[in-house]
Amino acid sequence: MAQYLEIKAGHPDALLFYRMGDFYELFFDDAVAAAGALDIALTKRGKHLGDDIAMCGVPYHAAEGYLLTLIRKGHRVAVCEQLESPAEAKKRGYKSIVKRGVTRVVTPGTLTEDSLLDARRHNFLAAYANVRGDGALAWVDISTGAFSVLGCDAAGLGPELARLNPKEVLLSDVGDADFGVIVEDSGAAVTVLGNAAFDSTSGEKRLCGVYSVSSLDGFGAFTRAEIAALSAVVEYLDITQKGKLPLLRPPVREKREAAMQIDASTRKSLELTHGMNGGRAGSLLWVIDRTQTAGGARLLERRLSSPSRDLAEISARQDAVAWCLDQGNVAALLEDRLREVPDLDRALSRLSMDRGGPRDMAAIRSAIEQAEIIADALPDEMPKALAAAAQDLVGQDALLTLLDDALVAEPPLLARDGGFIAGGYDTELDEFRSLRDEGRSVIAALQSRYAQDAGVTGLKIKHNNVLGYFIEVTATHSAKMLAEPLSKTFIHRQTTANQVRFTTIELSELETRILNAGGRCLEIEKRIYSSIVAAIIAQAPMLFTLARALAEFDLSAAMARLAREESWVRPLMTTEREFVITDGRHPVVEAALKPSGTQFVANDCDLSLDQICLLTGPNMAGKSTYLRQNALIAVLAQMGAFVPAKSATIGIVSQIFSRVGASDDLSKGHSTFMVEMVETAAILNQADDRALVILDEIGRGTATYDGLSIAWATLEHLHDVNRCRALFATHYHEMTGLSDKLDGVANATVTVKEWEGDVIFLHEVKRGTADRSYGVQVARLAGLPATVVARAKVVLEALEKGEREGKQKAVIDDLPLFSATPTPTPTKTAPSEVEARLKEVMPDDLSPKDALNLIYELRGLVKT
Ligand SMILES: Nc1ncnc2c1ncn2[C@@H]1O[C@H](COP(=O)(O)OP(=O)(O)OP(=O)(O)O)[C@@H](O)[C@H]1O
Repeated sequence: MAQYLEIKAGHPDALLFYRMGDFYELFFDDAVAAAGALDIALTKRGKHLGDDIAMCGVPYHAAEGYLLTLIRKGHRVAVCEQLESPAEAKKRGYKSIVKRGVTRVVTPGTLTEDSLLDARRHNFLAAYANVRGDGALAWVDISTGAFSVLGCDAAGLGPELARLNPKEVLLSDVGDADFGVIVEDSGAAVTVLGNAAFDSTSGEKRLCGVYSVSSLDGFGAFTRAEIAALSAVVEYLDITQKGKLPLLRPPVREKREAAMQIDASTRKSLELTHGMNGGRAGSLLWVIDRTQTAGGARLLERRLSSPSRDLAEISARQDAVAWCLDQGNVAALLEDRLREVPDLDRALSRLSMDRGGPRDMAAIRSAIEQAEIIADALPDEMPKALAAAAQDLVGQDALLTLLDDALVAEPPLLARDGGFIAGGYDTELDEFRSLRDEGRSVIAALQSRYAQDAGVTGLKIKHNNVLGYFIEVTATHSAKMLAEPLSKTFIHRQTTANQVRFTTIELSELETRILNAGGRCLEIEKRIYSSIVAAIIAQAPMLFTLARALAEFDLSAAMARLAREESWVRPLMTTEREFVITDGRHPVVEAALKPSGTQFVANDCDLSLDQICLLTGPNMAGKSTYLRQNALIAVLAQMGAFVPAKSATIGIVSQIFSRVGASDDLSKGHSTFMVEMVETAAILNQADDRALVILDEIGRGTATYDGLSIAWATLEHLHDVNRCRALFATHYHEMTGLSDKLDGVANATVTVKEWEGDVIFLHEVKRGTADRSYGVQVARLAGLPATVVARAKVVLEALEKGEREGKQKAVIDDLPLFSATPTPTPTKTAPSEVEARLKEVMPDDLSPKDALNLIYELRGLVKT
C-alpha cells in the first residue's frame, strides 16, 4: 500500500492502473470512478486507516479495450508496471516487494495502439502558446511522427482546431481562460501544464536536442510562440511517455494564408469530414474516399480539411490525378500493389516506442517491397508531384534485405515468445533451435522406449509449469511402477486421483538441456530483434518519406478512380474572381439518391458577373443542396481533386463561409436566433473580396419583418462592403426586388410544377424568381394531419387576399381561427372491395396455391 500511495501521489489527475500479476488493479477513488465508467464490479481489499479500500481490476491482456473506454469517457490513465519479476525481487530478500513504476500515461492525444486509433484519421495532440500576445499552435500525431506548427492569434484558434480536430490540447496554467473555452468548444480534451513547459528559451534547447541540431533555423524561421508551442508538445510527450520520446519528424511550419479559411460552423454545416452525427457517414470525405491505404486516407482527410490557396500546388495535384486517369494500366497496378501496403507510419512509431513487435517489422518489410514494385513499374515521365514521390519510393534495399533474411514469412504479434527469426539467419540461433527441437524428438523416442520397458502402452511424457517434464501412467499401473525393478528407474513425483507421475534421471537431464536451449533461443531472438529495431530506426526519416510518397500515389490514384467512376472533371483554376460551374452536382446527395434510382438534377452556377445569386424557391426544392454543392465544388477544386460537374472555372477562393440550417447552443446560452446572428456577424466582419459566402434563410428565426430587414441589410453589406461571391437563399420574396437596385445581384429560383394541387419538385435552378413557397403542400407531404393542412390553406388564402387588398389586420381578425371553429372530424370512407375481401382472409389457413389465387383475385378487384 505504501508503494501504491507513493506512485499514486505522482499521478493525482490520472487513474492508476497498478499491475498485480495478471491484473491491473485500481484502488480508492480510482476504483470507484473506473468501476462506474467500465461497468465492472467494485469490491474491497484490505483496510487503510481503518476504512475498507475500494478496488476493481481488469485483466492485463484485455486492458486495451478498457483503456479505450476510459479515454473516451474523458479519463487519463497512468499505467504502472512491475519492473522486475517476483523471483528477482526475492533475490533482494524474502519480503521484498516487486519494483513498480509508471511506464506511460495514456491520454487522448498520445495513443499509439491500432485498436485504440482510427486508422484512417490522424490523432493529433496540440499545444497553444501565447508569448506576449503572439500566439502559435503546434500539433503532433505521435502514431505517425507528423509534427507541425502555425502562427495563430486567439481569433484563429477556433477555426484551426476545427480544421485539425485534435483529441487533446495543452494550455499553459497562466494563459487566458478563454483559450480553455475555445478548446472545449472544439471537442478536444484540455490539459493544463505549468508555464515552464512553454518556455521558449529552454524549449529551443530541448528541440535542438531532440533533432540533434545546434539550431532550429534549418527547419524554418520559428517565432518565440511557435517554439514555445512545439516545446510544450515535446515536454508533454516526455512526461507521458516517461522519457521514451516517439519518433518526431522535423517540425513543419505552416502558414494560415496558405489554406482556404473555413471556420468551425462552416465545416460542420458543409459536413466535410464529419457527418451530422459526428462520424464519417454522410460526410463528403465518406463519399469521395477511394484510397487503399491508411496513410492515403489520412492524407485525403488532411487535404480535404485544408484546401490550398496556392495555384501552383493545386495544379500540381490536378496533374497527378489527370496522369493517373490517363495511365489506366499503371494506375490499376498501383492500386493492386497499394492494397497490400500496411500502415507503415504507425508500425514505425510503435517500434520506436518499444510498443511494437515482429509483425510491425513485417509491415515495414512489405511496405518497402510494394514500394519497390511500384517504383519499377513507373515510367520515366511523370507529373512533378508524382516524380518527386517516385524518387522517395526506393533506396531501402539494404533494410529490405535485412528484413527478408531475418524474418519468417508470417511473424507473430509479440516478440515475447520468439519464433520470428527465420532459419539460416543466425548460426548460433539455428544450433540452439535444433538442440531444442531435437530434444523434443528425443522425448518422443524416450516415451516409446519407457512404454516398452514398463510394458505400459498408455505411458506418456508430459509437461506442465509446476513439474516440468514428467512421466504419467494411469493409477491402474501404479503398483507395478512403484515396485522393483521399475522403481529403480522411475522416481515417484506425484499421485493424483487418476494418475501417477514419475521422473527419471535421464529425463531431468534432457529437460535441462531443452530448457537451456529454448532460453538461449529466446535470448538470441531478443538480441536480433533489438538490432533490427535499431536498423529500422536508423532509416526512420527515409521511411517516413517513403510512407508519404506511397500516400501521395494512393491519393492521386484514388482521386482518379473517383473522377472516372463519377464522371468528374478537372476544374480550371485562376487568380481572378470567376466562379462558373456547368452542370454541378452535390456528391453526397447524389450518392444518397443513387440506391433509389433517382437521378440528381445537375445545375449551373455563375457568380462571376453577378457576384451574388439570390435564390428563392419552394421548400424542399433543393435550395440548400444547390448552395452547398457549389461550396463543396470549391473545396474539392482547391484540395486538388476533380469536381462533380461538366466544367468548372474557379478563381481561387480565400475563405468559405456557410450559414445553413438552424441549431441552438444552449450550453453557451445561445438561442437558435442568437447562434444565427453570431455566425452572420462573423461572416460580415471577416469575408474578403475573394471569399465565397453561402447564406441560407438568414433571419428566419425571428418575426417576419425583423427577419426580412436583417436579410435585406445583410445582402446589401455583402454586396457593398464585402464584395464577395455569394449565394443567398431566402423565402422572403420581397428581396427579389433588390436585383433591380444593386448591380451584380441576380435572381434565381428552383422550379416546381403544380399538378392537381400537389407540387412536383424539378430541382432545376433557373434565372428568375419564385412567387410562392408551397409550404402548405410540403407540410402535407410530411404527414401533417389533414385537418391542419386544410385549415392552413384557408388561413393562407385569407392572408394572401388581405395582403392583396391591403387590409391584412382586418382579415386576421375576421379569421374564424380566432373564433374557435370546431375541428372537422376526419371523414371516414367505406372500406374498399379489396379491403373487405382482405378482412375475410385468414392467412394461416391459406395454402401457397390459395394465396396465389387470392393475389389474382385481389388484382382483379383493383382492375374493376
Ligand atoms: N438537384 C437535385 N436533384 C435531385 N434531388 C434533389 C436535388 N436537390 C435537392 N434534391 C432533393 O430534395 C431534398 C430537399 O432539398 P433541400 O434541403 O436542398 O431543399 P430546400 O429548398 O433547401 O428546402 P427548405 O427550403 O425546406 O429548407 C434533398 O434532400 C434531395 O433529396
